[in-house]
Amino acid sequence: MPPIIHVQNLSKVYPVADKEPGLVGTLRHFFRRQYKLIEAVQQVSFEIEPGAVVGFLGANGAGKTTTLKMLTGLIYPSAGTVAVAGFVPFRRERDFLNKITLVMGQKQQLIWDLPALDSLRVNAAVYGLSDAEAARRVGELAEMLALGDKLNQPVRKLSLGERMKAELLAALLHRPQVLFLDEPTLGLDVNAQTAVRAFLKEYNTRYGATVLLTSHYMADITALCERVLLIHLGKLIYDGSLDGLLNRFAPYREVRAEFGRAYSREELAPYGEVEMLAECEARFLVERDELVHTVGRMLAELQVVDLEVSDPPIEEVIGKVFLTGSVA
Ligand SMILES: Nc1ncnc2c1ncn2[C@@H]1O[C@H](COP(=O)(O)OP(=O)(O)OP(=O)(O)O)[C@@H](O)[C@H]1O
Repeated sequence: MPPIIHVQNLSKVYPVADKEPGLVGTLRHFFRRQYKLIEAVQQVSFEIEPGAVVGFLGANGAGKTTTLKMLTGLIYPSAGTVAVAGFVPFRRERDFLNKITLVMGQKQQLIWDLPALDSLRVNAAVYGLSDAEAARRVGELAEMLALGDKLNQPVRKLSLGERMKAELLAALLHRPQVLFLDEPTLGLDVNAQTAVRAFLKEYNTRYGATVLLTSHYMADITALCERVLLIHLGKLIYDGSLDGLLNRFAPYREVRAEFGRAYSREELAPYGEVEMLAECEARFLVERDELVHTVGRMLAELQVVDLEVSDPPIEEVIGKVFLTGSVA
């Protein structure tokens, strides 16, 4: 199947005002404006197959949102080409808009004082859905999102998690084929994050939708994405499997253990790199390959009361990539 998203040598340069500090600088800037150019996205190329769920990772300011805006046609590229579902996004053709959606975790489209259902009626009209079809889709999505009767309440009375679910429903009412999601779980509690994740997975399976998603939560990425794109200072520096990224840049896992008695750093050192030790609690970094063996030894040789294994935070993994440099 041909790729549904095709990006080649995509670049975006923003001119930003360049003002010297102080009053003199302000005056000088007032009479003769100077601009410097920020290369927010530089020569980025990738393709995405229909139905794939791809994670888009990068530190703050790396260029993720700028790329998503170019893919959805909100801004023009400075150079390069983009095609999404066979369309050139910045032409914003009706048929293109019917095929895509953009959800930004920190922006909302639902009207605050009205029940979500009223806003959904407007969306249905914009996309030319009949009342019966709109009602069917709202019912189906509300069930998938376990929204119950929440759509009848003014949006301001909903919890953050419920609001995000209602936002997703609104963004998906026209049944887009390509979903661009910018931090869809931002600020949600763990339960709501899990629910949104499960929903996205279900939506992807049920409709074969393609998803490109940014998130700072590692759990979103591990639950949903087999492939990740990593962008750093505007450049794409990794495109491959999540496992590949983690094995390469985080070949260790974090083990948190609580003990029945206090151990010294020296006593714990043979089990891994001790990151933190406080009274009867410790955090270790353990090589991935050694994990099962090491945890087995800890349980056998130490007085373990509680034990938890987790992946290191994604920011840490990405941070390591930056230190290591380009890996394309
Ligand atoms: N409208 C704009 N005008 C000027 N510079 C901008 C504009 N939008 C973004 N930038 C700059 O472009 C760079 C990339 O920003 P972008 O928002 O794409 O990053 P991001 O990866 O989405 O970051 P975050 O995770 O913080 O949302 C940053 O240096 C940012 O300051």
